[in-house]
Amino acid sequence: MRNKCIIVMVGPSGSGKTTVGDELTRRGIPKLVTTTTREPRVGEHDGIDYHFRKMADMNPEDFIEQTLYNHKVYGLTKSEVSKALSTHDVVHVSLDRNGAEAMKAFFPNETFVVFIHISKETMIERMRKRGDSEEKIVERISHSHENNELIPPKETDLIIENIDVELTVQKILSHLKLSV
Ligand SMILES: Nc1nc2c(ncn2[C@@H]2O[C@H](COP(=O)(O)OP(=O)(O)O)[C@@H](O)[C@H]2O)c(=O)[nH]1
Ligand SMILES: Nc1ncnc2c1ncn2[C@@H]1O[C@H](COP(=O)(O)OP(=O)(O)O)[C@@H](O)[C@H]1O
Repeated sequence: MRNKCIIVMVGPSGSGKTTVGDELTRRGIPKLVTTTTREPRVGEHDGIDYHFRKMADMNPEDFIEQTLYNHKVYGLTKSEVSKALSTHDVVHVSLDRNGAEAMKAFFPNETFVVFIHISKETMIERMRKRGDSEEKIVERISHSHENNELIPPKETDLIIENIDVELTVQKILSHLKLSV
């Protein structure tokens, strides 16, 4: 086991990153809350799901990395990481592949990248289940093709097909030799 570990989950929209992350949080592994200029979805709350901010409030100096995803800015602040790692040895966060690359560069010893694999059919099915509009689904599918989201980034440490959430969580924890 490493001293400190940042579990970075990467995968296309609807693959289950949020669901798996919520389960890790339930077991005491806190989530790094990232910041975005996108609008909250129904049921999402500021400070819990994301820090929802206006573009003018995104100061690049505050961030470890920023990415543009579907015309919206997303980023992880330095303070979010230092705050969480000062009280916990293991934390998790969901990022796109640019984020995984940035985290491996910034925290090479701490970052553990998990690629959540999913078929296009399952992806569509799960986004429908989540309540995404057909328009948003089409937009996200084409985005995932254009951005190679269905292929693991080169920084990947572990690939998991998220068929069962509990099994996915178990695989991550056992790989890191964690029992929580
Ligand atoms: N690089 C980076 N990616 C992020 C950040 N926050 C969220 N993401 C990723 O941005 C993408 C879009 O997130 P979201 O709008 O919540 O849609 P989702 O893919 O359906 O969960 C997902 O791949 C997230 O993991 C961040 O701070 N940095
Ligand atoms: N293993 C699974 N089996 C069935 N449904 C799942 C599974 N994992 C996630 N889901 C469902 O799929 C939808 C998309 O999952 P979500 O965690 O929001 O994905 P992401 O954060 O990767 O976009 C949600 O409705 C969620 O409840």
